[in-house]
Amino acid sequence: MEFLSEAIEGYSQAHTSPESTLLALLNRETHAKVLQPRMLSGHVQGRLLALFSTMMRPRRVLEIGTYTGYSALCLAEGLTEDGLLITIDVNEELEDFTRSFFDKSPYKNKIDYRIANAVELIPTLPDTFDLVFIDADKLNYALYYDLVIDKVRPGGVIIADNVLWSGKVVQTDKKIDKDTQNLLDFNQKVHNDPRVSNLLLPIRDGLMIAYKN
Ligand SMILES: C[S@@+](CC[C@H](N)C(=O)[O-])C[C@H]1O[C@@H](n2cnc3c(N)ncnc32)[C@H](O)[C@@H]1O
Repeated sequence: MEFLSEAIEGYSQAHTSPESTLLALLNRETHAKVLQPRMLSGHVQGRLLALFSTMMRPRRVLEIGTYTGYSALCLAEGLTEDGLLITIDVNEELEDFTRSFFDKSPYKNKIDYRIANAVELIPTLPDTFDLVFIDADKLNYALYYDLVIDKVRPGGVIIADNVLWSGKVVQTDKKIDKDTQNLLDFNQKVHNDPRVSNLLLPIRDGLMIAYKN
């Protein structure tokens, strides 16, 4: 389900700061060469992630689900001089493609790209994070939230992608599949959590934004 008309999407894109040359190339190459290009955050959502990062000036960012690196490059834009973004993906087949874009970017030395299962890696990370982006398998969204919440500083932000799941979270006429149920549970869990103030932003496929009180 598309939430906005093509015309509104186009107008919104046309009145949003353009992608950098590198991000536009990554967007094109992902669509041309990689399976499931819809997974990439894209222009408008990418600018929102970059805006969060620029406003927050984070020292530590964690991304769960790198894919081809589009959102990582956006989230890296506001990092402090000594800042670092750790991004994790379990899919080693995309490593060369993705790393080549990180290497071409101004954030080459600020991105720590790990090929690993995030469920296993996150508990081993000693850092405290200012900003976390959850964008991997929907099965583990609630677990990722539990694994990161104590690692996020007060005033830090957790953003989770795809929380409207193409509108399936409000479908009442069909059997609820597993991923949809996981996202329903995740959204309720964040909404009920007194440790955070949250906003479900209906941009693209839905972003859950949780500010740690
Ligand atoms: C939606 S894509 C990420 C898109 C990317 N954040 C962007 O906006 O361009 C989801 C990614 O999560 C990865 N993934 C799935 N399960 C994972 C896990 N257990 N640990 C780490 N990465 C995982 C997949 O390999 C896939 O590349």
